[in-house]
Amino acid sequence: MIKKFSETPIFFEYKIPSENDINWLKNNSNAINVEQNFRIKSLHTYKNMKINGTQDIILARQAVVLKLNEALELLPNEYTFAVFDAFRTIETQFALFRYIYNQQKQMNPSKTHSELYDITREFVIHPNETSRYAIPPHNSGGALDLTLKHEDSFLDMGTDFDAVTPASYTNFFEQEFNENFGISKERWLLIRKNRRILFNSMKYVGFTNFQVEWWHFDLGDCMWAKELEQNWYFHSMEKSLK
Ligand SMILES: C[C@@H](N)C(=O)N[C@H](C)C(=O)O
Ligand SMILES: [Zn+2]
Repeated sequence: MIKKFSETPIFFEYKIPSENDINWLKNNSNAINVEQNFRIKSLHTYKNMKINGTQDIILARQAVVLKLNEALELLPNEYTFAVFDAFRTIETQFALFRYIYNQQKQMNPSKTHSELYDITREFVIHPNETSRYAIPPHNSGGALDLTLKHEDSFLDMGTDFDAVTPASYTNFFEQEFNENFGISKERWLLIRKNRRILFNSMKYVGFTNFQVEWWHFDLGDCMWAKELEQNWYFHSMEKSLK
């Protein structure tokens, strides 16, 4: 499978879930720890960054974790998933929006509030913008931010997690090699291959990807539904945790 995944370009076209798939999602909606398997590790990224409202355990819907395990089983044993983040409280979602807005403000001091807001909103969902997403995907427990490791090394995905740049667009390295980007052709093709492995393994088991972030995947939430033009099923998971 890994050869097939690495050779298949990134296409944002997905199989529409069947009624059975939907019933299965609904029947596996309880909150569980993503670390159900020694091949899935939480990085606790936002807790380490001291973003407000983070939790000690990285949770997600059971369906998400089961599908993540399925994706992993399609890959050789030396591959593991490193999860940056999954379920997120609304407090963290607000804090993250503020964090990235402030980071962009520092990097672009001449930009107006509205320009900075638009840059930020491309990469982070504002919890008050319910006309875009009724429930922020991570708050529903249906979203995952993750990358792949091979043995002890992170695969080269071309950008850092949460890098606010077009190079984070999932299919950025599908375009022809461009030497003005400042990396070798060899590295360009390696990044392309690594992103394909992550994207195609997740897509194969039913996840959709947020097209501007190579690391973000959804199942059963508003973002998944928008991508598939279907209904969404996972409401806020926060209420059920209180
Ligand atoms: C901030 C980034 N890691 C992320 O999760 N972005 C998506 C779009 C979100 O905010 O839900
Ligand atoms: Zn995300």
